[in-house]
Amino acid sequence: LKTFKPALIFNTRVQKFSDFIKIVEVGPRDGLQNEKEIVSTETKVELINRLSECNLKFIEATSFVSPKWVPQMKDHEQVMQTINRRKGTKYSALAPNLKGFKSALASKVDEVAVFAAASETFSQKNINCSIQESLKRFRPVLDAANEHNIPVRGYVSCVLGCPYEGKIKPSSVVAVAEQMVSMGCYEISLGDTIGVGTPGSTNNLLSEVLHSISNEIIALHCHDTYGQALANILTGLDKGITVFDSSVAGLGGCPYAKGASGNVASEDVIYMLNGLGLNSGVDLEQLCNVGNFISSSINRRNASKVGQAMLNKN
Ligand SMILES: CC(C)(COP(=O)([O-])OP(=O)([O-])OC[C@H]1O[C@@H](n2cnc3c(N)ncnc32)[C@H](O)[C@@H]1OP(=O)([O-])[O-])[C@@H](O)C(=O)NCCC(=O)NCCSC(=O)C[C@@](C)(O)CC(=O)[O-]
Repeated sequence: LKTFKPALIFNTRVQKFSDFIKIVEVGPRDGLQNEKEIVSTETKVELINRLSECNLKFIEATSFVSPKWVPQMKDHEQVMQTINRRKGTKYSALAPNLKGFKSALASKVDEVAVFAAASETFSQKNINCSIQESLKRFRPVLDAANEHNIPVRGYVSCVLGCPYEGKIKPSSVVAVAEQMVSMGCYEISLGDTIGVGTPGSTNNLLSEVLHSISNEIIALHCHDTYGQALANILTGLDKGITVFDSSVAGLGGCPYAKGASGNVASEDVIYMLNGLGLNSGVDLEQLCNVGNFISSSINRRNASKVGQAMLNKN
């Protein structure tokens, strides 16, 4: 913690990154995958289309996982085939194995993401194999993606805590992240799956990760279970991280991480970035309308503070 100086955030070191801030909107995938009631394909498509209109450049639209494991995502093909693709926006999807990659490719995804964990137990619960087995399974996905010029993102889950194992050592995160980089993942998203991280633990983790991996290819994927997500993102910015995952209206949760709340709300992240003078190019007012649309469509409380404030104001 000796090197952690939050005041740094306001200096020019961060300001110069302003042109490179990348928001990965994960609402349609991470946000909806845990909903008990099946959300109609029509609603999912409308959500993605409306998010595109907010000028979000990266939207994780669905996941090509087993419908036996995550029934909510079983309409992945229809979703990808029905959305309006906005020029300049990339539409990605999770693909845990070659079968998923082939379907994703046939559905014309722009990018795929493979997902490993820093916790053995979570890996078993989430994808039914060990961490090393999962990395072995991703290799043919990366080879096939490379052949088709499809960029592959890599997630590492449970980087700040596991619902089954508790605390996770930063060295376990580094070991998995390094292997994913060497396999060819162009970006590594560090997932605080259960939202237990604080600026202190995020800072410690990033200090270790950034020893061997450049901050240019690290993303933060924060859930907001303990209300620390924005502070953790600010910590990431301070370390030169410029890629953040978020979910409109704070939708979300992982089916294999009981009790974890949604992702940090996209509206809240954009509001904070705007306040720091870091322009992501996203239309905040329109995004708040999308948050209200999806919250009322699936009968869920809008978990974005900014979304609620804008609604009350208007
Ligand atoms: C990985 C598997 C498939 C292994 O599951 P398995 O049961 O070990 O695999 P399998 O190969 O034995 O296949 C079982 C059945 O699924 C089918 N299958 C197999 N693969 C696919 C596929 N791609 N698409 C469609 N179907 C598939 C396969 O054909 C077979 O069907 P059957 O012969 O029984 O009729 C399974 O465990 C799975 O799908 N898990 C996904 C779990 C998931 O999506 N979790 C949530 C996402 S991760 C997350 O949220 C964290 C993250 C990324 O957001 C970051 C963070 O917050 O930390």
